[in-house]
Amino acid sequence: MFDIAPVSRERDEQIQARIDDKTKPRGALGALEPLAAHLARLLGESPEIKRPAMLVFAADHGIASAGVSIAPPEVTAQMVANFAAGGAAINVFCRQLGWQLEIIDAGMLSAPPRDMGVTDCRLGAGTGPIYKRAAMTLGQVEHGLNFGRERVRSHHAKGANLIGLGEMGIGNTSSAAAVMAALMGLEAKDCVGRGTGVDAATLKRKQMLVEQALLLHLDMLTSPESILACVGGFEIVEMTGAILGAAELGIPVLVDGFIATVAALAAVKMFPQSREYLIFAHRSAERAHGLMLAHLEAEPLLNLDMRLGEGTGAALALPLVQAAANFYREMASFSDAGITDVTP
Ligand SMILES: Cc1cc2ncn([C@H]3O[C@H](COP(=O)(O)O)[C@@H](O)[C@H]3O)c2cc1C
Ligand SMILES: O=C(O)c1cccnc1
Repeated sequence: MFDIAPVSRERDEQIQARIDDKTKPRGALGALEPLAAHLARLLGESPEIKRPAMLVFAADHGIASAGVSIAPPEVTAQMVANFAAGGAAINVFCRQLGWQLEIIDAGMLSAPPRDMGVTDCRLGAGTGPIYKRAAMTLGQVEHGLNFGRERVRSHHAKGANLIGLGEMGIGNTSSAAAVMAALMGLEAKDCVGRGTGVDAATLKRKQMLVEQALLLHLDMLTSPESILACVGGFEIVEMTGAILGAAELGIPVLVDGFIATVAALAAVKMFPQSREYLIFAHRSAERAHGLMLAHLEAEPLLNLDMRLGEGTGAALALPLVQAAANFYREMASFSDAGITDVTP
């Protein structure tokens, strides 16, 4: 369904030679060097980040009514209104750093007012409670993958060549943990964490409910699509579609924290070649994020002890991605600058 080309490694030697010829000791720009090489592979010899687009997908979760978060389900819609008014952390960072921000309703309990400026990609009015029944149907999964892909295509058509992904959905660390457990063959207790910061008793209930969900759907947890249908969330599915859509177009995706990484993991399980289009922005304080990053062999750019979501970690990594592209494009080589070549 998605047509994703593997990234060509043909120019790797040339790319590395160009980086090594820059006026600095070899390797001295650390993690920015492989990042620059990655961007040159994806965006060509003159990589420049253009019209970066941050897509924040919002959805509600049936499991949220079971009290697995510090916040009640209605906070999803309230935060979406806050996004629309420009008052959330993601708004501040997007304004500061030059992201185009789009807020997408992937399936909140009720649709926001039309004049709020939220894009309608609704898959339903919140998912089913995963510990009692499936979150959604396979048809909804397919629909959601297409919605995500379409949002990315629309930004790409306007000139975007980098996508950032974020989410809002009270209860979504429970769904994300269930998806992670199923995709990685882990137990609930390895994947469930404190999310918004729940207390020990709530954490215990959250673990039990996720465990119950995994047991209930055990026979159906056989493919990424079926896992998403059984225990996923509408925003997780649409983020997965956005990643696959970006990979199809050959543009990189900056992945945010725990929930966005679950979507990335689902994308990679569906189409392993999509892995190469992912840039991991930060290491979330959500405990299980590290396990997933290790599984994906990802070394994120930032470690700020953040655990907010909304795309905030991805937003903050943009200047580093720009710096990598810019040094590759603009920095002088030893011969340009008339400096004695110090490469061994
Ligand atoms: C005011 C507020 C703003 C947020 N912005 C992102 N999240 C984050 O918290 C939620 C996931 O955590 P849990 O599974 O514990 O509910 C998601 O909405 C996520 O984006 C927020 C949560 C709250 C309360
Ligand atoms: O890392 C995240 O994305 C995260 C962690 C906790 C709560 N919300 C989001």
